[in-house]
Amino acid sequence: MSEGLIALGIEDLGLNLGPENIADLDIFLHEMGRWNQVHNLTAIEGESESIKLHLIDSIAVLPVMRRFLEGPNPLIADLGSGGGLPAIPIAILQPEWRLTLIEAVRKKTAFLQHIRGKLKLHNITVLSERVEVVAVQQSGVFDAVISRAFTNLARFLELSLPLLKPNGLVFAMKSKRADEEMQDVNLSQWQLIADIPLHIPHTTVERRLLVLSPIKISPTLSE
Ligand SMILES: C[S@@+](CC[C@H](N)C(=O)[O-])C[C@H]1O[C@@H](n2cnc3c(N)ncnc32)[C@H](O)[C@@H]1O
Repeated sequence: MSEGLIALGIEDLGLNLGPENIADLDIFLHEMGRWNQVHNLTAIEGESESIKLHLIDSIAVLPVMRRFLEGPNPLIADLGSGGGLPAIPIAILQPEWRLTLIEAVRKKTAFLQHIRGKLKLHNITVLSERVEVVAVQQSGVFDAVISRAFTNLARFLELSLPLLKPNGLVFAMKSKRADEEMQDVNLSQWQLIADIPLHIPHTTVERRLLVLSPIKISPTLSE
């Protein structure tokens, strides 16, 4: 299957992938296809080409994340991980980053735990919880939050805020509807740091990665 990923242009993303990386991504795809048949894990339908494109979509964000994340071992939450996109491919390619996958549906987290064991991904933690619950339990601990196909931008930001450290970053994977969704964002609370078009090899799909950060509210002098 590696030839398939290579043919789809995975090497054009400029990530310098080694053969072990591609082999692990292949295992992930293979297991997702296998579990999907039995457990109906994702809405991604049978065609393996389409599953591969979803994977490439997920790792196209990496060069931007590398540019913005400081520190050697950032802690990143993936909200509504589903079958593991984008967190699993990111965890495979960035073993020094720590990822927490938050997913409410148990059969999906069972799959994520299976992948964790199969690929020995010691840098991921899988939480079978609603994001709203984790936000209370793990408030202010994450360097960054990411999601793909989770919810609209304003709701994603609302759910991310309690999870983030004060200087934390939100990476929002969006398509051309991003401008529309930005109109609902409270710009007194959030700063748009970057809006970066992503190139998905051999496709014309439009993808953008928005990078946002909460605006610090400075303490006001008491009157
Ligand atoms: C459309 S799927 C996207 C899955 C994956 N991110 C992807 O790109 O393939 C959205 C996922 O978010 C999960 N989800 C929705 N609301 C949630 C919440 N409040 N807390 C945790 N998971 C949630 C759903 O169970 C579902 O698996």
